[in-house]
Amino acid sequence: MTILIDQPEFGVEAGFNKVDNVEKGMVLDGGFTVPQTNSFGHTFRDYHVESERQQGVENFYQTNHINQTYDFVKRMREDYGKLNKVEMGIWECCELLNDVVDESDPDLDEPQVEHLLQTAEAIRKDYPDEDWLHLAGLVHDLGKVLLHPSFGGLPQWAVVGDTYPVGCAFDKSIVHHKYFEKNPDFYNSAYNTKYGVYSEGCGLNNVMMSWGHDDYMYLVAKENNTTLPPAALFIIRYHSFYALHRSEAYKHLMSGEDVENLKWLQIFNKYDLYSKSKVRIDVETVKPYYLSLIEKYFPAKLRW
Ligand SMILES: O[C@H]1[C@H](O)[C@@H](O)[C@H](O)[C@@H](O)[C@H]1O
Ligand SMILES: [Fe+2]
Ligand SMILES: [Fe+2]
Repeated sequence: MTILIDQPEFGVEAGFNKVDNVEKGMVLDGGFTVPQTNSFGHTFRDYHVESERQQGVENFYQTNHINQTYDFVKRMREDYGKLNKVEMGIWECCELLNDVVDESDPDLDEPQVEHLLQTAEAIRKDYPDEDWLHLAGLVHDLGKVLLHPSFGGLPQWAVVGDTYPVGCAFDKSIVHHKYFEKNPDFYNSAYNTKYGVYSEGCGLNNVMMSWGHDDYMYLVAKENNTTLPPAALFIIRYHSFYALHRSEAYKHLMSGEDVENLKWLQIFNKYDLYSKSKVRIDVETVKPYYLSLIEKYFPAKLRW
């Protein structure tokens, strides 16, 4: 049974309210406002502007781009695909993210659990009837638990940041692309052409993505038999693939089904990105609603 709770006012202090939206941003259908600037006063996803986070984020992408190779991804998929690390429920995992801060993100330095709720609640404003999409918002970044010691305490470069295919050429639109020049795959002729090991329209399902929280959470959800629809699984798996959903690179690898799912991902992205703010959601107020969604779409305990 789904418990219905009135939605608490979201984002008023941050200028997310409709009254002053004309200068501050753009209101989408149901009332979620896209702000023009992030909480540091810069435009979202500006990886070059001088800010307190810029250098750390650039260092992050340098290490990420050097180390994400085809072989590395293969090994990680095999190891984490066993799902033999931990047994726990979805909400327990949300709580584990209380102390996790993402070093790749120029727009947010709040604990990740805030971001999960901010995303889900922003979606709920504009799509009140799509409960599966609210839940996709809540769980999309849970894979960041890979940073936790009980998951091997992976380094940030193997968990967060934008993702991209390995096994074919790294597209120029990928953030801080120049650091791929130190990735061994960059010089491997099997992996550095437009198609690499793939073929036209092969489908993203057959493409190896750089390893991180997206692919891991997709695996966890799928292998634990979630009843979330395919579009939700696609969102979880590819939400960090900005080269595709923002820059339209790698379209030649998509199948017809990917094209359909991409429409939902592009809707989702607005809320994932532009809900990042200093305004906190009151966890206790919204918790019963999300617990009821978790119960509807996931088993009580999952293998991670
Ligand atoms: O820095 C962010 C963060 O790690 C997000 O969780 C991820 O989805 C984005 O793609 C990335 O740019
Ligand atoms: Fe993410
Ligand atoms: Fe996110």
